[in-house]
Amino acid sequence: MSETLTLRRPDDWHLHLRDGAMLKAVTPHSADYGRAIIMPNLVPPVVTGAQAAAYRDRILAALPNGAVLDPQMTLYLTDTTDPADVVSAFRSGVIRAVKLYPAGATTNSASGVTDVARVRPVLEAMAEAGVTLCVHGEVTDPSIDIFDREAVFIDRVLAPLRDATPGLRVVMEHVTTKDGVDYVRDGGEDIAATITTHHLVINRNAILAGGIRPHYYCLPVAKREEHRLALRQAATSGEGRFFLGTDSAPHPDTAKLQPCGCAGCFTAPNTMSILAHVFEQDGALDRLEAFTSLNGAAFYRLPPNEDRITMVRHDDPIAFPETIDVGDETVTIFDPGFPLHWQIEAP
Ligand SMILES: NC(=O)N[C@@H](CC(=O)O)C(=O)O
Ligand SMILES: [Zn+2]
Ligand SMILES: [Zn+2]
Repeated sequence: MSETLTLRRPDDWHLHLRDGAMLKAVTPHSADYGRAIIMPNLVPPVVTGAQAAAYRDRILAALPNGAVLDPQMTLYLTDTTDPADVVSAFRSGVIRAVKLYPAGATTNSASGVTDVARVRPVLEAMAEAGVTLCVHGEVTDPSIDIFDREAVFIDRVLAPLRDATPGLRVVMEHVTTKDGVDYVRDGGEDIAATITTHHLVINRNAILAGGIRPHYYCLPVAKREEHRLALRQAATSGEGRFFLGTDSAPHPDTAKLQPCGCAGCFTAPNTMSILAHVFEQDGALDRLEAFTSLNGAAFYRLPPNEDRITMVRHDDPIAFPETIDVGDETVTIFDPGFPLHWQIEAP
């Protein structure tokens, strides 16, 4: 008999679904999650409550019949965000969180915050109303080495921001360093971190293994092996401050395979299979549920999903396609570099 694992339905606390044809193609791959925090970095970005509500309707329309996904919307913080709009969108249930992108830090972040001082009134209103701030934690100073930008962000931006705004709840998105893990672990009740699928699997060498591997390029860029191991330890520890945010970030292959290719790994289709493998390897299958289905909900002060999924371990590796089609384009699915045996059992 095959081994099985039953766990509460997972949530994805950091997901890019894009818009238009891409939205239609990728959304079904996240349809079996209970909830997902939907990133607002569209072009143009989702900056008002009304835009978030309209985007949520487009997502719901892209879900297949029988899907359970309940999209949790976010607003893209800009220098001119209106605190009253944020609070009213939160209180009316339109949004779950607000996303801070330092201007220029990552894909579609040109309208991001240029100086935290400019958004101080919004942050204060958020702390007061209990709205979570999700943060892309990298400085954009070109003189800081790209591999140090997360650690420097903590010192220069995140710690002062939190000191100046007591009570603000913050999620350090896609944490990639031991420095980030340590900061979150010691940071008190109001901070947590998402960890992606791919950062548990690759270190920075994977991007340059025998040649340049654009599909392993994402931001924050993968770091040294010691950092990957710190992330593995945090994710598999069961500690409540760490939870799954896939950061599944689809781009057409034509945009990835360029002299200046864009950042992002598309992990929605095979994340649960990869995570089961990773947790099994680390002897932590009994803590997978905490990472995927309990800790994030608890941080967001939501009940965990009531229903369950079952994963089955097949003796023979299961096959995933290399790509999915999006109109005339393809999007490459993240290749973990090892065979996958765990699969979500069809309901
Ligand atoms: N992670 C990435 O490499 N890319 C994300 C943006 C982000 O989450 O920083 C994207 O939108 O493509
Ligand atoms: Zn980001
Ligand atoms: Zn992201």
